[in-house]
Amino acid sequence: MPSKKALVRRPSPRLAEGLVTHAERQKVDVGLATEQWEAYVEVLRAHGWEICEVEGADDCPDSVFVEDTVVLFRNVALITRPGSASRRPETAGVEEAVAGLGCSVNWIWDPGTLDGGDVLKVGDTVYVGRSGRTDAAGVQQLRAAFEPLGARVVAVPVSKVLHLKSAVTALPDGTVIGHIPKMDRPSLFPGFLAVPEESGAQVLLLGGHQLLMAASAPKTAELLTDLGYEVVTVDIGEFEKLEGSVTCLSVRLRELYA
Ligand SMILES: NC(=O)NCCC[C@H](N)C(=O)O
Repeated sequence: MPSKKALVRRPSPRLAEGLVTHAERQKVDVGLATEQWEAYVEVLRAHGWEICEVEGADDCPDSVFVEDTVVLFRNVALITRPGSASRRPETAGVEEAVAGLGCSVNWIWDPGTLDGGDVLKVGDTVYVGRSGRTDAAGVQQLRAAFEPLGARVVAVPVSKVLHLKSAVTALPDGTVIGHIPKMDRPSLFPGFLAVPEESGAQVLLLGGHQLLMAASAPKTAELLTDLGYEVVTVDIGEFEKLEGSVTCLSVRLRELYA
């Protein structure tokens, strides 16, 4: 049986000090953020995901954005080397967690950098953003890790947002969705659908035709509902202030055979 596990990591008490790159810094309420995170985790659990909580990293303000620390392809967990040095201490706990779940572990090495938020899988195609956080060596190392496993790796320039998945994700049928004003090259994606809101570009696949989206993108939720999807929304406003989204708060492990 394929797995349905989701890695998450509780917000650090220092969350409000998290990095902000493309947005104006706003005050973050850590108590409210923790409530929003708990509600997010509850949605995953309610949709059949077994929650695997990585031990908290209280000294790392951005550690809740667990997606950036590891990329899964089949049963291989590629531990990243985040582009921001302040986030590198986050990976040790994640490595321990995925090894404990039975993943084969591989690593992005110095001098390469790669953030998991730059990696979008659509079937066996792996799009990787060449962004402010992921460099050319990181892209090369990702290719070397996943192409032998059958991945087709496509590099995508990203200059207007933090990560590739800040502007582009994919629906269950493989249609890539994105917010064009935030994309460098929409033409790189076949079967592309434009969405009207920036945070509408981020959908997390809950399974079947169910999608998790941020409450901040009601027009896109309406568009996707009209296409026959069941959309569940969560308020993740405190994380959005730090350029986070629904995708970056978890890592789903779907190809572990226990
Ligand atoms: N994958 C993601 O979208 N990660 C969001 C990371 C936000 C965090 N404040 C950062 O700048 O690294």
